This record gives sequence, C-alpha cells and structure tokens, in this order.
Amino acid sequence: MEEEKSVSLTNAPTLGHSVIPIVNKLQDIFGQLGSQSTIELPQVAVVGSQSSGKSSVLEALVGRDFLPRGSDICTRRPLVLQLLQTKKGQEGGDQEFGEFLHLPNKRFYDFNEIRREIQAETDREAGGNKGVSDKQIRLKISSPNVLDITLVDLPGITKVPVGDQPTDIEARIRTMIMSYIKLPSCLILAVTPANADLANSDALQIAGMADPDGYRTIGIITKLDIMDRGTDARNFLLGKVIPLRLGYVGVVNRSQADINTNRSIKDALIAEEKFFQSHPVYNDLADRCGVPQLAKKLNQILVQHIKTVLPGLKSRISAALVSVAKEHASFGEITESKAGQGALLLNILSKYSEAFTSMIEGKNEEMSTSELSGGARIHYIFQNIFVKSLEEVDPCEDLTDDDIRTAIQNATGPKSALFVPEVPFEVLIRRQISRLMDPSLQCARFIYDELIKMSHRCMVNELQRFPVLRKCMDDVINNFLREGLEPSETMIGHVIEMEMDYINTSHPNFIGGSKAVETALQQVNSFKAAAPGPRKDSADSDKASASDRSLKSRALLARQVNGNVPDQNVRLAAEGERGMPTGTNNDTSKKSVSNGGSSWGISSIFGGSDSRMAIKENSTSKPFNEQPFSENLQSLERASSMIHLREPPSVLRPSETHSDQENIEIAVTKLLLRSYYDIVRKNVEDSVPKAIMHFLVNHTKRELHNVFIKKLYRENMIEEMLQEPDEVALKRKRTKEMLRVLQQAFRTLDELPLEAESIERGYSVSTDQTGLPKIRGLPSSSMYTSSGSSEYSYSPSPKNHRSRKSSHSGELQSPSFPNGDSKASGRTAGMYPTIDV
Ligand SMILES: Nc1nc2c(ncn2[C@@H]2O[C@H](COP(=O)(O)OP(=O)(O)OP(=O)(O)O)[C@@H](O)[C@H]2O)c(=O)[nH]1
Repeated sequence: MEEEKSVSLTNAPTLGHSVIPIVNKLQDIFGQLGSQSTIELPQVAVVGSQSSGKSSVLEALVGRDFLPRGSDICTRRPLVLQLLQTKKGQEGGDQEFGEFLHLPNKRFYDFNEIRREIQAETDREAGGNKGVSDKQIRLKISSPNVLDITLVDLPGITKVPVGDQPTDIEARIRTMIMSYIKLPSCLILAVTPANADLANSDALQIAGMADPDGYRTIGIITKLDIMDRGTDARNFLLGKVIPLRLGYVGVVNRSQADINTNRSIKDALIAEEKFFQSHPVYNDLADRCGVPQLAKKLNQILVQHIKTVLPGLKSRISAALVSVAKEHASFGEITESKAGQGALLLNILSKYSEAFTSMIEGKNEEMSTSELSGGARIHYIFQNIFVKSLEEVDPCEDLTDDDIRTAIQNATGPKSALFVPEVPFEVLIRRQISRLMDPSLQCARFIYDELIKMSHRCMVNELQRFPVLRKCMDDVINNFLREGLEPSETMIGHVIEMEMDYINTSHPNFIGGSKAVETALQQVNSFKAAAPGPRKDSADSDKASASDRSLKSRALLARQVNGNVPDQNVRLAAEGERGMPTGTNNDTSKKSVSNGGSSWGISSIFGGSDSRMAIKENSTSKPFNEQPFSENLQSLERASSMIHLREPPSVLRPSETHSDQENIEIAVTKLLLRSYYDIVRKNVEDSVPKAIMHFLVNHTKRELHNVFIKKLYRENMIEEMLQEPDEVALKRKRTKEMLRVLQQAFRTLDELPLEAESIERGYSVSTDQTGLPKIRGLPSSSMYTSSGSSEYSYSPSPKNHRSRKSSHSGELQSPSFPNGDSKASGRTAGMYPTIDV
C-alpha cells in the first residue's frame, strides 16, 4: 500500500489529466468573477456484461486501486464516483481521500478501506447473495491530481439469475444501465471482453440503443491477453466488425492472479505496454491499444467538449465586459489638478446644456420609442391641451339671454337710446376674453414643469458621481426657468389685455353689425317657422299686434336710415340652435319679423314701446304686484287726492317677456360675440405658445450655458462641487477590478491551448523536479483521421492530416450531436466524417 501511494495519479496517464490545467483555468476565471458556474464535463459510464472488466478499466483510468474486483465479486449497485480536484497548498489540498455520501464527515485515506466499504454498503442494500439494487453508492474522491469529473461503474449485464437475483434480472439491469447512458451528456465506455463473442457484445448492443449515432460511445476490448491462442482482436479494433464512430481501444488489465498478488497499477501498465509490443499483430495499432491511449482519447473528447461550450462562455464574458465597461466609464476618471477639474466642470456644463437643448429639439440619442418625450411633450401641451381646450370653449356658454338683455338695457342708460350702443357687446366680449387668461397662464406653467422634468433627466448617469454639482446645477436651472417663466407670464398678460383693450370691430374676419342683424333675422325667422301657431288669449294677441307694429315701424325707419332693406323673401336656414334667443314671445307674425331689417344701432327709434318699460320687480319687494291692478286703483281712489308712487324695488330686473326686438338684439349680440371671440381665440392660440417659446423655452436653450458658467464656474467652488461621495469611489474601484478580471478572463479563454499542435505536443507528460506533471497541452482529435473507408487510424504527426473537415467527435452536449445523417452514419462503414478540430 505504501508503495502504491507513492505511485500517485500523477505518474499514470489518468483520465483527463491533461485537461486539468484548462479546466483549472476556467474555474479560476469563474471563481474570480464570483460565479459558481463552470464547465460541466460529461459524465463517463462503463457498461458491459458481467466480469467484462469494467471496474478494472475505471481503476486504470483513475490510476487508483479502490474498486471491488474479482471473479466472485461483482458490481451490484451503481457506483457514482465523483472526482474532485483539491488545490495544492490549501489545507489538506495535497492529500488523496475518499468520502461516501452515506458516511458523511468520514474521510478514507486508505483505498483498501474504500473498497471494503463499497462491498459492505453493497451488501447492506442488495444483500449478501448476489442481489442487485439500483440505489447508488456515491463516492467522492478528492485529490490534487484529478479532473472534476464523474464516473459511473454500473452492474454488469447478466442473463442467468443466480443467488437472490430475480428472474427478470437482465431486464432490470438493462433498465438501470439505460437510465444512466441515455443522458446526452454521458460518455459511454462499452466494455467487451476479447475472450467472448465480440460480435454479440452486450455492451455495444445497449450502447447502440442509447447512442444510435455513436457520437459518445467508445468501444473497449479487455482481456486481449487471454484470447484463444491463434485469435486476435485486430479486425475488431479496426472497426471492421462493428464500426464505431469514436473507434475502439484494446486494453490489458490486471488478471485475477495479478490482483491476488497485489500487482500495482504502474506495474500493470508496464506489463500492458510489453504485451502490445510483443504482439506483432497489434504493432501498427499503437494508437488504439493500451490504457494510456484510452485516457488520451477521453482527454481529447473532453477538450472537444470544452471547445464546444467555449464560445458560449466567451460571449457571456464579452457581454459582461461591455456592461461593466459602460458602468466604469460612467464613473469617469479621477481628476486631481485644478486645471483638470476646471476643464471637467466646463465639459460637464457644456454637455448638460447640449443634452438639454437636444432633448427639446428631439435630437437626444436615448430617445424613447414608447412615449413622447422632450420637445414632443411641449408640442403636445400646446396643441393637444391648450389649443384644443380653447377651441372647445363656447363664448356664450355662460351668458344667458337675460344676461345679454340686462347688459343691453344697462348700456342705454337712463334714456331710451337712439341706437343700440356697442357697449354691451364690448362689455360682454371683454368678459369672455378675460376668461382666456387662466388657461394661457396655466399653459406656461405646464411648459415650465416640463422643462424642470427635462432638466432632471439630463445626464443622470454622468452626474451620479457629483451629487453636489448636480444639486447646484438643479438650483441654477430651477431659478433660471422660474425667471424665464415671469416674462412669459407677463407677455401672456399683455396679449390678453391688448385684446381686451381694443375691440377691433374693423377686423376683416369680424362679422360686423349688418351681417349679424341679417343672420339674426334669418335665425329668428326659421325659429318661428318651427314654433307652434299663435296663442288664442287676448293679452298675447295684443302684444303681438304691438310688437308687429313696432317692428314695422323699425323696418321702415331702418330703410330710411340705412337705405338697406333685407330681402323680405330671404329664408335662410338658421345658423344653429346655439344662437337662438329663448324669449317667450314666439307668436310674432312672420311678416313682421322679416320686415325687421338691418336695424342694428338704431334700436332706440324702433318704436314707442320701450322694452325696458316691462319691468319685473324683485320678488322681495313687490307691493304692487301682490294685488290686481284694479284693486290698486281703488285703493288709490280711496286715498286722498295725493298721488302715491310705489317704492322702486331694491333690485330691478328686465321683465320676463322678450319683445321681438329684444330677441333679435340678443341673437345679434351672440353672433357678434362668437365672431369676435373666434378672432381673439385664434390670436391667443397663436401668441401664447410664441410667448412661451420665446421667453421660456428658447431663452433657456440660448442662455443656459452662459448662466451655468456665470453661476457655477467659480474657481473657489470647483473642488467642492466635484467632490465624489465615498460610495462612488468604491464603485469605481470595484468596476475597475471587475473590468480587469473580465479582460483577463477573455484573454485566457482566447489563449487556451486547444489547438491541435499544442495539444499534441503537450500530451507527453513529464515530471518536473517537484514530481508534478508538466502538461504542455492536450491530445487533439485531429490526430484521428479517417483512413480509407470505415476506420480511424492514428497519425502521430500532424503532417499526416488528410482532412481538416470538422466533425462532432466528443461533443457531448445534446445540441452538438447532429442526427441528420444518423441512420446512415451511425454504425455504417464508410460514412464516418473526419474527426478534426
Ligand atoms: N487477464 C485479464 N483479466 C482481466 C482483465 N480485465 C479484467 N480482468 C479480470 O476479470 C475479472 C472481472 O473484472 P472486473 O473489473 O471486476 O469486471 P467487472 O466488469 O467490473 O465485473 P462486474 O462488476 O462483476 O460486472 C477480474 O478478476 C479481473 O481481474 C484483462 O484485461 N485481462
């Protein structure tokens, strides 16, 4: 045992030993990146009939004696052997030991003890009498000289039940084996003893079921030393009997006698080498004979696997590299010198102003496609909010007919005016224009808010590291925008006041009095035409005749005064319900109305009945109204000869009844209001955005940079403003380190010795002074070239490469196993692609 320990794994051509440096490097890379994920190597399972030499092959590959072997001892439970690399120099890192899952915290340093525990644990579960169980035994072997890989030793296929074995033992074992080898990531070592009928190999049969295309099956022929005299496995090794994409390797393990005499693995390897040398039939098949060749083949498959997954790892790292580099750049470099800091501040101020301007103009790079931003929002506020709201306003909305009538009566003062003055129209239009003030000012406020929001969105990342500067800049821009808001509000005030100050009735778009009267008459006419016929009661008919008279006279006068009589037959459609007066006196004859004429401005001479005579007294003071007129008269008569006047009510309102003239006057007033209001509205819709753009938005664009420099570019303030919080310095340091690690990782991945030549050169393992192997590279799959039709031949020199066409040898990840030609190429001679890298 002592002697065996000194023959460490390092001296044997163990499985994956040449892949170790690469995998270690990858692990280092991912370790540094703080990621647990690393390359997952394929699992290797040995399958075959009972006593075919499976355990012996595994042991030889691991280079350790620890598995129960022997003619009467067999594998009866799956043994999952997890090799774990320990780091030399770490505590306990250079020791080799085993641990069982079922015996936690117990380390086995004696490998004979491990073997005994495997046997004991097998008996515990499967009984002592040949019973088989599918419950795994999990063994972890830690060693500085192994690759992190999992090997599975499976029970051998048996046909005749013995001992406690059930009658369907073969089916059970096959199912158990399949559950492991069907996994696309499982590499199958199909072990067939040379002293049995090779063509009927159970191992190849079951492997063929799990891996029909043969991308992950290696054929292993054991017991070449005990073949019938005169027979050999040459044709089999050459793949002439059952072709196999990854080919065959012939091995000579220790015999039972060797085991009994404790022959070491090292000695067994030497004996194996001698065997092949002394058998001329295998002389030219050196590349497919011996455990070292098997290890080499496996290494090469592992390398191929790593190569397959490497691009994915690289792209992950490069993506991380890009994002970390971006983050690092956002923290900028530390600037110590005064001049440097000054330049940095200037640069930030300029960039900010540019970014702000670009945002308004819609030219910033990070423009959103999911919502409106920057200048587009300003436009939206102007057009879709401000203009739209003004357009929806009806200037007569809050003016009742009574309001208008009262205004008209008030405007004529104490006398019956000769003309209906312009005063009521002006009073009312001013009142409506003044209503435009609030939305206009609100619009300016909205734009101001937008600009503030934009300023917060400018250079968010870049200014993260300078919170003091950010605060100062925010203060400056807030003040500046507030200062810009004032003149725009003043301007808006002026615009509205100008409109109120001079009512330009000569505006070309203004309807004018004559046209308004004409239209009003048409409206009243069509309204009457639609109204029910005259009422029968005498009072109403009296009124009707009175108003008829008055209209007639007005029409006459109008004709005389203006010389402009409207066509009596004109019956134009009403301009709309909005303009219709709501008077109660609807029974005026059509004729009288049509004769009303264009009498605007001379209503005072339209007739004797002054509509203002019909006073409706306030209900709070109605002494006269409470009793009929006759009674009032009687009481007056009863009184002395003195004539008493009733007290005027404190609040006087026009009477409820409207004369025709009033109706027309109301309609005319409304027409004039609407017409003029439209003019003003257009002006305001145009001028307010202009004022806001000029005094606030564009002023900010023009002046912001200057203001920044004036307020913030002060020598004594620069250092303070460019102060970074500790957290930023820490983040910068961390991202810088991460960037370095990622760059290193990227380079390391690029420089991994995965090229054919370096791998081939490096395969020869020599030990240095410390006894550790000097591994210069890995064996390459390119060393295997297709020779002739159905076989692989080993060409030791790269010069012998006949083809460099890529293949999928050793690609154990499921997507890497193409199955396009599976049926044809699976195990058919002459269809194998060249294995190359
Ligand atoms: N002469 C000779 N004997 C071998 C060779 N390989 C294996 N043996 C012997 O064959 C017997 C069975 O070997 P194992 O390695 O236990 O075979 P196994 O396939 O693991 O057996 P089970 O687990 O029972 O299926 C042992 O006595 C080995 O010493 C070989 O190449 N040559």
